[in-house]
Amino acid sequence: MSAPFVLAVPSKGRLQENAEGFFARAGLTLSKAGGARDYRGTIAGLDNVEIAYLSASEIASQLARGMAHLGVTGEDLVHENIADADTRVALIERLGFGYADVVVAVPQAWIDVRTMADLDDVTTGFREQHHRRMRVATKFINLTRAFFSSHGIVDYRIVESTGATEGAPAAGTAELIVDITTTGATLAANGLKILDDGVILRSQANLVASRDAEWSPEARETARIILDHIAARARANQYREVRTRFRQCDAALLSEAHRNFGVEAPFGGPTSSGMLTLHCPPAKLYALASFLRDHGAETVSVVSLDYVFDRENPLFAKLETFLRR
Ligand SMILES: Nc1ncnc2c1ncn2[C@@H]1O[C@H](COP(=O)(O)OP(=O)(O)OP(=O)(O)O)[C@@H](O)[C@H]1O
Ligand SMILES: O=P(O)(O)OC[C@H]1O[C@H](OP(=O)(O)OP(=O)(O)O)[C@H](O)[C@@H]1O
Ligand SMILES: [Mg+2]
Repeated sequence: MSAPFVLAVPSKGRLQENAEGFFARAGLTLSKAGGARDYRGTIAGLDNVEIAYLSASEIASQLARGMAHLGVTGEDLVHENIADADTRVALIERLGFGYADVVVAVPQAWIDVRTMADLDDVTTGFREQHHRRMRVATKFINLTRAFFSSHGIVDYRIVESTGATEGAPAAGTAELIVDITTTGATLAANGLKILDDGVILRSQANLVASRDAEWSPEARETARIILDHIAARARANQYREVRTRFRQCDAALLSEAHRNFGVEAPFGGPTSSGMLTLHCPPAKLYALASFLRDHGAETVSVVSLDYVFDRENPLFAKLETFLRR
């Protein structure tokens, strides 16, 4: 038997629950053979797939080393943990959860420090006055170095912090921090503020592919099937299905609906009896229903879609392009 296809899925932390829900909605049923404490799992119907349950940061490292083919992890961890991320891994799809910003935050009491340029000034002043460099507490060492250097800041030193980073300034172990924030509650509770141009990265969970995994023909076929499920679900989420009987509908009206509401006619214009099926972005449904009735439709019904399988699979196409580069 050929080596298994490895799909890495967060086993704990912020991304775990959402990742499970994401695969379930795509029609991929993940199960842990040995119960909740098992760190290996399977996907129903896909025999050669092994699920590796890992922490989000471990997933980034495994993808970098080619030990998983596909994985779910945060963009922040991809950029922090993978040198040369753009060539080692491909971000195949943003997943719409796990939103978090990596930010530079300083004590609110520093009223004159609002921007990275201000920070540059105070770090230099601090070094001259105290004969030591300002300390930045963070676990995002690589992101911090790159961002500070892009702002020409050199008079600082990193103090590695693996937890409760926001507490470092009050505890006196650092002057400022670089950390992740979603609601801002933890920063506020610790009397810290984000610099105006201090957002290093806006991150969310991504489906990530590894270049160095063993991409055998079987592995590619497995990826195609997994990505087909995910693409069908993603496409279904973007639209609602609108049905009406509407004999007078012609190409001009359809293209007006397309221009005004982003409507697609996946099965072409009306049938001989006038039945018409459209896909419409959720936000434009009422406008479309009004438009159709104004032009002669009597009744317009709307339903949610579970999957829309297209011949084209944009996610697999992205993977293939990346592996060819
Ligand atoms: N409010 C948030 N705080 C921290 N991370 C978040 C938040 N929202 C989303 N995330 C995402 O979740 C990722 C993993 O976060 P989390 O700290 O929950 O994982 P973990 O299981 O503790 O991993 P590790 O043990 O490697 O730290 C983050 O890197 C980020 O991409
Ligand atoms: O902006 P907020 O919404 O307040 O969220 C930010 C906080 O959440 C994360 O910690 P988490 O709770 O994941 O704990 P951890 O540090 O143990 O991972 C992160 O490290 C911040 O401390
Ligand atoms: Mg954590």
